[in-house]
Amino acid sequence: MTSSTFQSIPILDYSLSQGPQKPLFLNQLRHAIINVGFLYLKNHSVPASLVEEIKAYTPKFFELPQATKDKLRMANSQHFLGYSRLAAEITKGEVDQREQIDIGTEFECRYKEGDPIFTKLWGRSQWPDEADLPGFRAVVTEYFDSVATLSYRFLELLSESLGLAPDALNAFLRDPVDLCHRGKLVKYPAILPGSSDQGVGPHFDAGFLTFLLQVTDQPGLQVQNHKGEWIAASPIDGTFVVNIGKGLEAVTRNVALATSHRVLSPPVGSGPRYSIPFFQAISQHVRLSDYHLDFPPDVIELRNARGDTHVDSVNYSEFKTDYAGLANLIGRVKSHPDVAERHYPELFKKYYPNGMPLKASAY
Ligand SMILES: O=C(O)CCC(=O)C(=O)O
Ligand SMILES: [Fe+2]
Repeated sequence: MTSSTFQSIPILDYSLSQGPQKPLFLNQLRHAIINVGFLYLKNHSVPASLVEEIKAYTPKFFELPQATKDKLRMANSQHFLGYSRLAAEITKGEVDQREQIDIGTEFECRYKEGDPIFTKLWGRSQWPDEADLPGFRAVVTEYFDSVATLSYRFLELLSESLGLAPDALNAFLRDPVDLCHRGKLVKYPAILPGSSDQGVGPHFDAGFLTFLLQVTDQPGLQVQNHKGEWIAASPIDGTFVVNIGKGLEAVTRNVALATSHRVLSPPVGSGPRYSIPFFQAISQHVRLSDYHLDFPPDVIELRNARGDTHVDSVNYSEFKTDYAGLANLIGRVKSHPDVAERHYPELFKKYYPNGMPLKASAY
């Protein structure tokens, strides 16, 4: 079968989903979910003032003294939450030229001896002292909570667009005590002469839905179409870029498409690019293979008409058989070997049998 592919990322107007034009919105959403795996969302429910506030804090966080940021280093945290210096992270075996702080939504870790190891993954975030960056914690918390609320509503629209009941996917996020979403503030500095341009290498996101706020107007985010070509997803003011993660792809038996993407660093001599992704998680104790969603025949036909995709990315095949929590943890181990070595030595040995990769030793 010849597969069609996309050359641009569709723009959806969230306000249509609230009124008489909802059927049009659902049609556009269905196309984006099945054929692209990415979309821009405008007129969404997160207040513009809150977006402006978190945008303003983003460079301020990275301007903190290096020692202040290092106090929050991710290696302190068995939850993989905290600060990563430039070039501390690996994607597809190569070092990413980005600096970031990973922050989870409010969560108390209940792991105890004998529990599955993945239940250690979620817990409290590390925050800068209030005096170092007054108001940061409150704004970031409010922002991620607001995006989480939008993400729940959006998941219901997505279900409807695929011919399911609006609450058909809620079971995967059913238990608030088993759910910690993750977001991060990211800085991509301009390429240093002679250095790599890998802001973040080609990858899939792990969970259900990602909502990305592009803080600055530098291009750099690219999405891989079914032929393997890289399509720009440059910033559009007032929008989120929304994309599908491997968890949602697995549970929908490939109806919803997780699409590979990457970020190229800003060109030599330009300013940094900042972004804020929010990753909607799935309950850790869900095993996706335990569920079977019944899609109407027209949706299955659309999926089949899409044909094969040829992309270049690491994957999350563990979702097919294991608990969602384990698939998630393995993804984190692969990305942050220094954290894994300290807190998950067995998994570290499994995924890094030759020890710490030299390239990741910067931190
Ligand atoms: O910074 C971006 O634009 C994308 C980041 C991303 O894809 C990720 O962190 O998963
Ligand atoms: Fe991503």
